[in-house]
This record gives sequence, C-alpha cells and structure tokens, in this order.
Amino acid sequence: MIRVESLSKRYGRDIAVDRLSFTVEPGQVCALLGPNGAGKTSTMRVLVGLSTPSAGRVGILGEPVGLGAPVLRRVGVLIDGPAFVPHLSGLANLRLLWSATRRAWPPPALDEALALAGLGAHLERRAGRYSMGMRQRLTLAQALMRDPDVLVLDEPANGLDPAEVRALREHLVARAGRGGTVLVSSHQLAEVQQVATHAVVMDRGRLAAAGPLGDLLAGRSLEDAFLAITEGSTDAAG
Ligand SMILES: Nc1ncnc2c1ncn2[C@@H]1O[C@H](COP(=O)(O)OP(=O)(O)OP(=O)(O)O)[C@@H](O)[C@H]1O
Repeated sequence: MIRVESLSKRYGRDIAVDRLSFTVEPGQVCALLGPNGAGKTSTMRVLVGLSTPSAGRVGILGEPVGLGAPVLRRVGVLIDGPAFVPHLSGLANLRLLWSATRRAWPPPALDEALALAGLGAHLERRAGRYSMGMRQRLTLAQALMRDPDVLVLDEPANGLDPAEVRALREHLVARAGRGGTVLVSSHQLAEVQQVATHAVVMDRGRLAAAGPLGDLLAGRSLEDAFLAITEGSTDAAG
C-alpha cells in the first residue's frame, strides 16, 4: 500500500505539493490526476525516494521511503525514465539496471515485461538510437520486469500506440487483481476511466478530490468530473 501523509514539497519559495494526504490500498489502481503543474510528478518523485519531502511523510508497504530504501526493491517506477547508457543495447541496459539488485538475471517477470514493452528486435539496438516512444517502452520494461508489488507510473502511456496502451491497461488491471498496488498519473482521462478503481485529483499542489472512481464520477464522464472538480477548486481559491 501507498501512504502519503500531509506531504509538502517546496522548490525554493514555490510550493509544488501542499499538505497532500491520500492512500492507495492493494488491489487498487489509483489515478493521480491534475492540470499541468498540479504537483503530480513532484508527489511521485518523493514517493519513490527520488526527492525529499519538505514536510510530511510517505510510506510504501508500511515502510518509510528514502533514497535507496529497501522497500523500493518491491516498487516498479516509471518517472522521467532512467538515464540509459547510449552505446549499450536496450537489453544490456536492462541487465545493467537489474544488476543493482544483486539478484541473478533474468528478473522474474522479464518475459512479460518485454512482451508489454513490445520492443522486439529493437532490444538489440543501441539505446542511444531509440525514439522517444522506444525509450518509454524500455523504461516500462525496467519498471515491470521485477514483478513489483507496487507500481508508480508517471504518464506511462506516452509514446505507446493504441494496442500497447490496451495491453498496458490490461496488465495494470491484472496486477491489481493479484493484490498489487498501482498509482498512475495521466492526462488521458478516457483511458484512465477504463483502468482506475480510485482517483486522487490535485490542483495547484493541493488535494481537490479523492475516492473510488464511481463516487467521483457520480454518473459523469471522468472528463466532466475532472473539469468540475478542478474548476471548483479554482473558484474556491480565487
Ligand atoms: N525541480 C524543480 N525545480 C523547481 N520547480 C519545480 C521543479 N519540479 C517541478 N517544479 C514546479 O512544481 C510545480 C509542480 O510540478 P509537477 O511537475 O510536479 O506537476 P505535474 O502535475 O506533474 O505537471 P504535468 O502534468 O505538467 O506533468 C510546477 O509549478 C513546476 O514548475
């Protein structure tokens, strides 16, 4: 499970995340939504130990998170993407990233991850020559290959074609069905509506709404609900 407790993140004087709290339980696919600059990526970076909170706490599977925290071995992460070594092939990059875990190659879910990433023969090509979409797929493969209990994915569908987006969606639903915990950010609301069980909506760093998707939708499309929620918080703030 994922727990965010009164999290704030400042960059200098700017507050990107403002006393944000939410939880994601095993079995849930939670969409992290919000307009550009709402603080989604900042939240996710703290959640996986890539940046430190200015205030508040985050925990995964009941353990505190920080850079190199042991619990992060059980977390698949797609945020910005790791820096791949350009002269190594895609597959060699995955081996290199896996070597940090000190566990024997191959990772437990390598085949499934590669099938979803759909890189095929490109895996043997140098990563430095990958298109943006291919880099995104390689990042997805590294997130999934460890068969993580928790997934934190920042806009994972970017650069994927429709068939791959569907395969990813099915994968996330299946993973949650096996007791996994999934937090995924996206601007593609129609897509999100098909996969999320829950949603957290942020606006200018703050929590604007959270709960089971059905409660948030209240019979509306996610797009209509999202616009109503974020417009409402703008009114309240201004
Ligand atoms: N490293 C940084 N230094 C300074 N300001 C930052 C940094 N990272 C993010 N910000 C600022 O923090 C705020 C939140 O940004 P963040 O990337 O978390 O939002 P987001 O919801 O992920 O946006 P998007 O949907 O555009 O990806 C923005 O105002 C952004 O400019």
